[in-house]
Amino acid sequence: MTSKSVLTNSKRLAAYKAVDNHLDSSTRIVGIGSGSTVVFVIERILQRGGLKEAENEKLKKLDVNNCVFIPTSFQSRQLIVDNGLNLGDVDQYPVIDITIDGADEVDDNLNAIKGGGACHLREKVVAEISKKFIIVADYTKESKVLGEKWTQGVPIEVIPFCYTLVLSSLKKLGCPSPNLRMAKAKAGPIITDNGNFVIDAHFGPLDGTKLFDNGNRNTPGDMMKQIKLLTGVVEVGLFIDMAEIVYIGCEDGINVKHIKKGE
Ligand SMILES: O=C[C@H](O)[C@H](O)[C@H](O)COP(=O)(O)O
Repeated sequence: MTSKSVLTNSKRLAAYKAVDNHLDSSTRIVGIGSGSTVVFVIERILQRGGLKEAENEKLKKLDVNNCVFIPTSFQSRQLIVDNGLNLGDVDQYPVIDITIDGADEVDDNLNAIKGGGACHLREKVVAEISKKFIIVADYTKESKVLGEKWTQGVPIEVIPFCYTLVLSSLKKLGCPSPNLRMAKAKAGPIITDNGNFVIDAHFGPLDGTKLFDNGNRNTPGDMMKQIKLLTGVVEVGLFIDMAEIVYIGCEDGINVKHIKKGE
C-alpha cells in the first residue's frame, strides 16, 4: 500500500468504527462533520442502511429513512443531499443525538484543533448541541500537546472588516506571524460558509508553560478563551472538552484505537 492509501484506509477504519459503535436503531438526529474523514462516515451509514454495498459483511441495519442528518458545512450538506439522506438544520433540530466529525489534531485529553477546512464555526455549534460528540481521525492527527503537529496554526474565523485588527491582536497575544488564509483558485482570502475570513495563528505547542500577565497560560483552554475575546473574532478552532470519544485509525491499516473521556 502507498502511504496515501494507508492514510485513507486509516480514516475509513476510524469512521466505520464510530458509526458501528454508536449508531443504532434508536438514533434519529445525526450531525455530520466536515472534511475528508467524514466522507467515510457517510459511506458506512449508507452501507448500514442498505443503500450502498458493503464488502463481505453482515451489518447491523440502520433505519436511515427515519434519521435526519444535520450538516456542518456546504460540503457536508452536499454529502447528505447527494446521497439521498434526509437533510435537517439546527433551527429545526436544536438537540442532536450524535455528531461524528474529523479533526486536524487531537490530544490525550480529547481537545482538538479543527477548521483546516474553515468549517469550525458550524462544527462547533453542531457539536455543542449534540448529546454525543465523536471525533474520527487518522494516525497523523494524534499528539500529546496541541500545536505540535498542526503547525499551520489555530484556525480563527473573523469578520472581514476586523481582520487587520485581529492580526495585530494575535501578535500581541504571542503569535509571531498569524496568516490570513488565502484561497487557492480565487484571488484573495478564502471566504467561509458564513461569509467571513479565516486567520491561522500558530502559537507553538499549547503546553501551558507560558504565563500571561492576566494569569492565563498557553493551554488549549486558556488560549481558546483569550482568542475568543479579541474584537472581530467569530469562532476559534479549538474544541475544548467537547468530545466524548476519539477514534484513531492506526497505521497498520487494521486496528482502530480510541481515547475515551474518563478512561
Ligand atoms: O474545517 C474542517 C474541519 O474541522 C475538518 O473536520 C478537519 O479539518 C479535519 O478534516 P480531515 O478529515 O479532512 O482531516
